[in-house]
Amino acid sequence: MGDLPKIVVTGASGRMGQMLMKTVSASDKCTLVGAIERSGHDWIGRDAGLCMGGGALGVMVSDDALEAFASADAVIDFTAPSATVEFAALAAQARIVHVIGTTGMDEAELAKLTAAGRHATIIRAGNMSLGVNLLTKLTRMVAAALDVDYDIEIIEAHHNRKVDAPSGTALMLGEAAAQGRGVKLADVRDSGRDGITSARQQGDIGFSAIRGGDIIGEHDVLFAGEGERIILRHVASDRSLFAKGAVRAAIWGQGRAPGEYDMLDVLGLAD
Ligand SMILES: NC(=O)C1=CN([C@@H]2O[C@H](COP(=O)(O)OP(=O)(O)OC[C@H]3O[C@@H](n4cnc5c(N)ncnc54)[C@H](O)[C@@H]3O)[C@@H](O)[C@H]2O)C=CC1
Ligand SMILES: O=C(O)C1=N[C@H](C(=O)O)C[C@H](O)C1
Repeated sequence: MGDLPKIVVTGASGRMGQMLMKTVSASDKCTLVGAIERSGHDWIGRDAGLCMGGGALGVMVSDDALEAFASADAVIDFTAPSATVEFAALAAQARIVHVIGTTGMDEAELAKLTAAGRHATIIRAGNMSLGVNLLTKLTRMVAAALDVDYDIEIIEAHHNRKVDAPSGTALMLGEAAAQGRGVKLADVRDSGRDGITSARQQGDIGFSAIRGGDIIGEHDVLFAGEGERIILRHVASDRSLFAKGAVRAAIWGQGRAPGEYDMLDVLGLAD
């Protein structure tokens, strides 16, 4: 027990935070040592397991991230962009592995993560599942094989509480398609069509977002040509697959040199 990687989960009361705490507690390869929520949250000072409606875990929810990180080996962080940037600086200070699932970060926030990655081992992915990471490889392959007569559209669907669009996964798939085509996504990205948009530009990669009910996460990459359509699809039916990927990443990161990594590195699928 003593040598197992010690893990802190941030955003403890969130949909992913709870799933992560359950996954870490159930694992025999790591141990839960901290649970962080934002100041003022009514879980602060209470046992994380009891807060989730289960048995006591012996881990009190706290708002003191630095103190929790100081005695941990990794933090798993699925919160919000501004919180993740703060946690990155603290994880770098504590020299621990920072696994980031948070999506919706802008360029300035990503630059701060890169700065933190000079001192911390950061593993970040918009989707921690094996299936989606495999799908990025397939997307790049199909995009490379087809010419621009095939229009690429990425369609994603999520629950009605999701705050960012396109999803982190959709952007990963878009990046993969752009790489396959040998272009920069920023140059061909077309999201949020509404009104008189003019006809589709050949070579664009389009994004559409559906929000409703309790959809966990569904992604289609559509290659629409004349007379045929190819659709690559991933459907998540259980959030535990993201949590299992994140825990695997936290363990994989132990002893790695500081820097920025992704799930392709963790899964051994990087080029
Ligand atoms: N990469 C992946 O595989 C996945 C990524 N996500 C991403 O994870 C993030 C969280 O998703 P959900 O759990 O559904 O959201 P949620 O809204 O249920 O949970 C977020 C939690 O973070 C907490 N939080 C916010 N600011 C904080 C701070 N400064 N300190 C401590 N806690 C703070 C909130 O109080 C909340 O409990 C989103 O960006 C989502 O897109 C979600 C699922 C999979
Ligand atoms: O917010 C979510 O729920 C999810 N977010 C990630 C994303 O933005 O792609 C991953 C997953 O689809 C669920």
